[in-house]
Amino acid sequence: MRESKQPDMEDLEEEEDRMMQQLRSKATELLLRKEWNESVQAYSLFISLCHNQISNTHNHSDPDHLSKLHKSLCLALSNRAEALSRLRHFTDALGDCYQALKIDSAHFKTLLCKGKILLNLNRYSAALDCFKSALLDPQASLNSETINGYLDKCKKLEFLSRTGAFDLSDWIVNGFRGKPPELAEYIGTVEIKKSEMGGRGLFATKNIDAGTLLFLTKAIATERGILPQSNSEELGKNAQLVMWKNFIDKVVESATKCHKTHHLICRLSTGEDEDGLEVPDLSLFRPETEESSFSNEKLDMGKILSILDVNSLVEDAISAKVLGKNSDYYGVGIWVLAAFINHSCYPNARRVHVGDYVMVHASRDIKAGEEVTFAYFDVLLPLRNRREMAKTWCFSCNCKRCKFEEGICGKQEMIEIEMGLDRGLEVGGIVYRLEEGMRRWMVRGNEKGFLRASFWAVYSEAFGCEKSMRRWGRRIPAMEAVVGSVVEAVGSDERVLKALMEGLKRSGGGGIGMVEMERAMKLGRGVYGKVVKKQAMRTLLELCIQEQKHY
Ligand SMILES: C[S@@+](CC[C@H](N)C(=O)[O-])C[C@H]1O[C@@H](n2cnc3c(N)ncnc32)[C@H](O)[C@@H]1O
Repeated sequence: MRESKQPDMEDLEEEEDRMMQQLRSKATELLLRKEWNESVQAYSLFISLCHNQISNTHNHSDPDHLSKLHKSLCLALSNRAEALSRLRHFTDALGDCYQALKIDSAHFKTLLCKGKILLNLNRYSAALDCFKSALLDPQASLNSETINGYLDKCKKLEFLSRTGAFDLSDWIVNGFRGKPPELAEYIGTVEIKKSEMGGRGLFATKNIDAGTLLFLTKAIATERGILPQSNSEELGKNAQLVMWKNFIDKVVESATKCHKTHHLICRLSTGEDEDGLEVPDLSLFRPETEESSFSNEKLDMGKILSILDVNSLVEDAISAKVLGKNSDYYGVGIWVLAAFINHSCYPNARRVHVGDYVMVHASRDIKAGEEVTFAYFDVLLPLRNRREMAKTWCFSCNCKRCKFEEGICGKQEMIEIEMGLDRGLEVGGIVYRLEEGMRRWMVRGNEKGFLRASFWAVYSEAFGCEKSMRRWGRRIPAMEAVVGSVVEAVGSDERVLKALMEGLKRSGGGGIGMVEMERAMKLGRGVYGKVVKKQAMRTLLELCIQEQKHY
């Protein structure tokens, strides 16, 4: 039987209850006013008072007091999770959801909140389970449209993430108008292993055709801006510095707010002792990996800066294509899985940027076990230029192509060809000398493509020059043959595709025949990936010709 209580004890209880009630109303008001930080603070105080009361409640006059406290705690945790998720503190928000669901495993509001957080963390199937459970609640009937919307979104993203069946066709054909298509995290047949080039690298686990998507991932952080067009170098540098600072702030914020992001950033190279770095398991990068599997290692500012220096990518790099509205912007970002890809002057992959996502696809066929590489800098240049570029990246490239060209570039004839280039000799003549040289040095197969790629600028100028073609056309290989060997050697490239399209148009009197179009499409798949159907690929090929850039 309940002991009778002193009246002053009951007053104290009443006073405590009143205070809790006030605090809860205040927190709710802040939440409704979208003052997320303040609301988190108020709920935190309320939650700790709840915990205190739960552990100290023994003889409360209300027999339902304890169960009421648990109910209030559950709702407060749920509301704090909502506020935390709006502040993008996903790990903490998820922690609150777990606690709330421990109290009431079917708590409607928490299930919705948890589902939305998991969706933000790209954990599509776990989010789907939450929305499915929420739908069973009687309250769901009032929100069924919203919940069904989330369910459809989760199902779609889960399917895309499992199959990699992305299709950008409609968006491209509609001139990139409207929102880009919904994209999801996807990892194809690749793995991370030790690389002969240095540290770790990404490798194909199966034979992969040109154009096949290798993976698709969202940036941890990006920063974009329109750089000043004025002649002042100072202005441009300042604008870049501001962007870089904003970018660093965003990376730090993401790492602070999400344990997984923090953990993934810690796996990246700082540029030191790369061969001693651990090889992370690919499961780390999969969207379904639970937040709780990640520890919080030390990540100071010095380490972050080195990591960003080594691993950040710019969107308008030579081996990348930006689709959609980012095109006018200078953009920098960090995409973790892409940061495991080493450079090669004999690359087999390219990237396409859509919003904050990057899609990496094979730019030529890749054999099982072969390392996946893309070009950090322009590889349609002679060895000496590439060496200079590699220096700015603080490594010296020892890929197959560089090794082969080192053996060739000491030849007297090669030195003369390069001198001729510097002196501005006629391009057709230089191409002729180079082709003759290759015949005499018995350069075969891919190696021919390597050298032609090194002197691509000369070849493309010669093919585009009527005078040169009249004089040398019969003595040098056809443009299609050169394009074929360059693409086989260094993968598809937009400039090579452009030259092919222009050449085909010229020889076809302004139009391109069916067979030739098929060839161009194949090359296009290596440049843009197989994420587009025929009509959309035609649109991209047309855009490629119109592109004003000259290389
Ligand atoms: C974005 S990371 C690539 C992944 C890196 N290997 C790792 O283990 O994390 C860039 C760094 O990889 C190394 N690297 C990339 N390509 C290379 C190459 N062709 N030759 C030598 N080192 C290379 C350089 O140290 C470079 O700073």
